[in-house]
Amino acid sequence: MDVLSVTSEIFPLVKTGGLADVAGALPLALAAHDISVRTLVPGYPAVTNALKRGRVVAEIGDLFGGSAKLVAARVGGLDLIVLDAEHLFDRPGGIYVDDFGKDWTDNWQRFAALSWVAAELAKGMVEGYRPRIIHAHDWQAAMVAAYVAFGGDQQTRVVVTIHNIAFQGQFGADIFPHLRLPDAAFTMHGVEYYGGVGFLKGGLQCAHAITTVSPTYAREIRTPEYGMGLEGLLNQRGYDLHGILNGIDPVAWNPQTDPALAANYAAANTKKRSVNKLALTSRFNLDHSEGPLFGLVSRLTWQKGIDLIAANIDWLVSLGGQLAVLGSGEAHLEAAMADAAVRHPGRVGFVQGYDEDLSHLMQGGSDIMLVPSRFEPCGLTQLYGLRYGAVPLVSRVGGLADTVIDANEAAIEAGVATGIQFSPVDSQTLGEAILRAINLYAEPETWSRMQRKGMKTDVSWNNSAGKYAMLYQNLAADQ
Ligand SMILES: Nc1ncnc2c1ncn2[C@@H]1O[C@H](COP(=O)(O)OP(=O)(O)O[C@H]2O[C@H](CO)[C@@H](O)[C@H](O)[C@H]2O)[C@@H](O)[C@H]1O
Repeated sequence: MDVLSVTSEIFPLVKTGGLADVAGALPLALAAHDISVRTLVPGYPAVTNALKRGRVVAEIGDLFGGSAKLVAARVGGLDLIVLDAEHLFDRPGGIYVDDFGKDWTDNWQRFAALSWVAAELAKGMVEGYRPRIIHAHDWQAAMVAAYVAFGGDQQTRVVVTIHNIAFQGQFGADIFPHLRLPDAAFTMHGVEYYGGVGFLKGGLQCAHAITTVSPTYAREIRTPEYGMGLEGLLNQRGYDLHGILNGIDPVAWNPQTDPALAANYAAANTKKRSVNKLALTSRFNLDHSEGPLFGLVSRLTWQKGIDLIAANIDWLVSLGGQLAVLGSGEAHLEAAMADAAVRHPGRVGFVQGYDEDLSHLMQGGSDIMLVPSRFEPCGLTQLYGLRYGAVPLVSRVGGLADTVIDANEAAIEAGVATGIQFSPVDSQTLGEAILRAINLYAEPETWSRMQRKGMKTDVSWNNSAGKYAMLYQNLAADQ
């Protein structure tokens, strides 16, 4: 079965977060289920520069204000269709924001164009290729469902996946006439949202199936607390909403072979992790210490609960812990981390920025991976933590609740604990969890049992890829 995946980022070519990891790993996992995936992705410089042998498969005279080409290429086992449109994607700066961190003002046009092209592919824009299932990721691709519903091929079935409902792609009504949609689409049954245009809203309204990236988040987003205004729509569409847990790329994230580590290891020889810890402490200018090293690899935002960590740093250090932080994001949170590093030399280190290799070393060398998110659709850093023996300390929300087994007394006794969970998500409860983690770390046998249990947890795509395959098959059977 042919599936067209549509995404605004994909590992290893272009990544700002977890969406790229999923978009890059899922097609490879689906191959084992006889699903052949091609991925439509924007031709940002990082993408077009990586193409060695591309083949132009279609030319588009006017794509929202300029000409464009579709280039088919194979990169790292992924079949790509690159939307090469200079006026939309060939520019320096970030993929969503300019050098000052401001959203590109034509984002609506860039991602409407991406979505429109996907719907045209399903209508046969490229000879010999006609995907019946389109899998659209997040608001940047969600409008595919609207383009299919209002003027697309009616045999096409569209799945929209919500990776984070906080990002909705909302624009003014003035863009509507430029979207190439009929007037009928500007209603509550289409893309209209509180008088403007909602890309994610339109996608969720028109999709044949909706997925999100964990069962708990699928339940949470049906409530006002987590639904960010879309809970009513999601409740109406509850029957078509599925929570399918993310997996991880088992090749890119394997402590036995990972080239970014100072020492490779398996569950049977976790002692070698100390070599990575040493490399990490030296990179972060931290002292040698017998206490646990907490690691944080994250966007520094309110969602990720970074302010709760900031409020607990003095406490963590007073208990004998150390902290290494890799991330960038909101200015006041970056400042809080930089300030903590100055106040606690040798105990707290902060590397501001984005560094893929260092993020791997953090997983291989930290004792504890901190993920105290206020909401977390799935979360990948705790999955990497499990695989690498960096015991996750997580808030009990979304995918974090679904993937970590809390080390309460009964779970320790039964030998099933894989991490530490806390709830409610506030700084005092996080402080208590930090104390609990430090006390557990002081019991080497319990700790190493928990570490090994985590490393043996199945965090692969095996199970979840099968669920996506079944969803596609059910939708295809329904045509
Ligand atoms: N400074 C840095 N340097 C290097 N690497 C860094 C980094 N900061 C973050 N990363 C990496 O970016 C990714 C983050 O993925 P997450 O899934 O944890 O969150 P994100 O909010 O981006 O994803 C959203 O989509 C994913 C995918 O569905 C959901 O799991 C998640 O809950 C949802 O919020 C990880 O691969 C992490 O290692």
